[in-house]
Amino acid sequence: MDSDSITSTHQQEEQQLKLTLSLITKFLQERSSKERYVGDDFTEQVLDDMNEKAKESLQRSLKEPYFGRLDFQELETERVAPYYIGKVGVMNDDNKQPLVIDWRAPLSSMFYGFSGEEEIAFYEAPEGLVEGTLFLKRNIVIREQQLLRVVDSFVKGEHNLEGTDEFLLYKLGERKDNRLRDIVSTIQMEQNQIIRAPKDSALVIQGVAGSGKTTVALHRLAYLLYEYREKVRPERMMIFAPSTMFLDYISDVLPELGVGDIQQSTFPTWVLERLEDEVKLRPLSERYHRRFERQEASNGGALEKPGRYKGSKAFKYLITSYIATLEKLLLPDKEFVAWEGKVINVSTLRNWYSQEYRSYPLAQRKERIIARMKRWIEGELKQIEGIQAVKDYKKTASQRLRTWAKSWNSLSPFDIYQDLFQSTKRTAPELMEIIESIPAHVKEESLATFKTQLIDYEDLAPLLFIQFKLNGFNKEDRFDHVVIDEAQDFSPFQVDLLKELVRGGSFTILGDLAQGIHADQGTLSWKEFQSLFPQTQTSYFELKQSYRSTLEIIEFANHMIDQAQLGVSKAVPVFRSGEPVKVVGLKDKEQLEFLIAWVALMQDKQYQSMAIVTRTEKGARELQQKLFGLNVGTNLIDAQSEAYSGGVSIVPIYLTKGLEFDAVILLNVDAASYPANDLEAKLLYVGCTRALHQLWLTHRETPSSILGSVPHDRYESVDTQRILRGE
Ligand SMILES: Nc1ncnc2c1ncn2[C@@H]1O[C@H](COP(=O)(O)OP(=O)(O)OP(=O)(O)O)[C@@H](O)[C@H]1O
Repeated sequence: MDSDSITSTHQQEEQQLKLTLSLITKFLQERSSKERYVGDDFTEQVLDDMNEKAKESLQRSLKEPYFGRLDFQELETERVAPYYIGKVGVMNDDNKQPLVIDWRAPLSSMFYGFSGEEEIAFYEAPEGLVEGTLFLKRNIVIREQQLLRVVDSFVKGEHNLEGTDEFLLYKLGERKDNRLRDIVSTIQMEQNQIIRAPKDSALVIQGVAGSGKTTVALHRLAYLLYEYREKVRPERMMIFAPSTMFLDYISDVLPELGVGDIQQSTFPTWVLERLEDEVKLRPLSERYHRRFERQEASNGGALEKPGRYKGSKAFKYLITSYIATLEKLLLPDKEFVAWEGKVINVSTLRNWYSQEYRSYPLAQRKERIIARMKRWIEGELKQIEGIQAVKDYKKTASQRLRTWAKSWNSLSPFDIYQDLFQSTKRTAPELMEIIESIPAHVKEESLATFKTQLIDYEDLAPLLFIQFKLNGFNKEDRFDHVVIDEAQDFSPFQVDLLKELVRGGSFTILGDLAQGIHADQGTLSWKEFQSLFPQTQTSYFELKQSYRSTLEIIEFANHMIDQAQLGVSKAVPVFRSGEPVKVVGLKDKEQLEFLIAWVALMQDKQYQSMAIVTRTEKGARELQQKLFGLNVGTNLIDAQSEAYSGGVSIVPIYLTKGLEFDAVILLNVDAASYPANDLEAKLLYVGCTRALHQLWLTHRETPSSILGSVPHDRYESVDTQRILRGE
């Protein structure tokens, strides 16, 4: 395009924007001038509600009404019509035609799915396939009602337009504050496929670091709510995320997409709520300390840990058969004698238990039987004469009923769970057989933990499973859709348990095996999850392109996991080149001065979010104190953190997962802190891939051999003194 046509395109779009804004303002005024309805008429109430929602949408679209334009001519029609695409659809109240089309609408799918190579463009409308010719695909940047940029990514008849890439790079080059943002204007084709995949299937997505997994999952929720508005409700959708702080970090995206009320939790919080605080979970910081900071943590052996056994589907089967056996033994083999001559015999009780109340979960079955026995006693008492006699018989019967009820085994999930790991003289031989098949080391470690009145993360799913077996599900535990983020840390047991609660097996399960730093609990292969669903109801996607980091950072980070056998593709960077990765030899005594200079240097470059990454939480805490003493304010991220505030964060490496920062510095990447093994390699990979624009690593005398394996042309060695001098 020559400069004249660029100017005229810009002017045309400016005029269009002016027109759109004036229309939206007019519609908003008209709707706002309507009095709110306060009466009892249902139809009027619905109309009022619709008016309020329309006002809300108009208000939202006023700032940035659209971000894209498609010029499309439907087959067998004359007119090439321009369609403007925005985060919110806007109806022209005057002519009842769409003024702006919602990004989730069928027509908008061409904006994301049309590559430019197809002769015929099409989209799937509710009435059927609509085909035609696409003439123009345009990206439009509007901020606070001002037109900033117009980039054409496709113009029919022109070749080699690189507008899509140019626009994506422009978006990726932006500085990040403390929140994840929506990507509606630059959703890529492979991401679009996931977002718009049909509802009733379990999508399993392996995506490299920075491929947009979290972002895509959130957009998918917004899409499902739009496309299946009759079938799904936001409050019946759930996002499981790795931490409360991560939920805070992503908390702006759904409101930006106009979606509210979706449930969000971590798996432990959600389970503990359901167990009504019957048990106490080992504190996260202790768990992380054991896993990532004690020397033995790095020495392998993760695969033999109880967590892997307890997360397996085999363990779920074992519990199922334990409970089924328990069910047969649970009813006391005793008749009930209310008083002399008044007896409910064993066969009647057995009939109630195994036939009439068979469909009730165990604990409810017990309650029903006892309630029925009470009613029976009341009935029998009616045959007794004399007030005192009735009182005496009643007292005797109640006492005997209490004793009879006590002879049931405990129906507390935790009691049953503990019994699973130990047999006593009283344990029935049928149960003993099941208990014996559990590996001895699992029993030993579990009992040692339970002795301290705690449970571990891997005990959560089994405990909740037992709870469900005993008490059934509550209505509010049913979901229309569940998202599991960082799913590589989930076990097959966890997913299989959730499956029972999710209508139509509708899941979005996403993660990255290369970031699987919880090897003692998570999955090692996505097939483990897929095999939980019927073949026709699950699909697998791979996202290989990484959008977060520069080319240099991704190429460097990929070397970290060179040695690990992960069976997944490496990240492919978008061609966004930045500064080389920097490696700095740094003595302990220089560290504070260096970090102060580094922060100043990054601030000079206008970076908004920075992370100083330590190997341990203790290291992070001590460093924060020292910097504080030198008047350098930083935010500590530890296992308890609930909010992410941006700025300069100090964070142990294993807690950086899921987050991103403009600039990252990993401290002390030397042999002592990061010995050569898969866990350390994955930790370094996670740490490196958090950086958008700048990645720095420091080491003391001997760098970690994981770092040593990176070819020298992949990074720049930095002279410490230069940075200290502020150069
Ligand atoms: N299509 C896109 N357009 C613009 N930015 C994108 C796109 N896809 C992803 N991004 C950006 O890339 C970054 C990484 O996204 P996100 O955190 O969702 O990735 P992820 O795969 O969950 O990462 P990780 O596994 O490393 O935590 C975010 O800043 C996101 O906005």
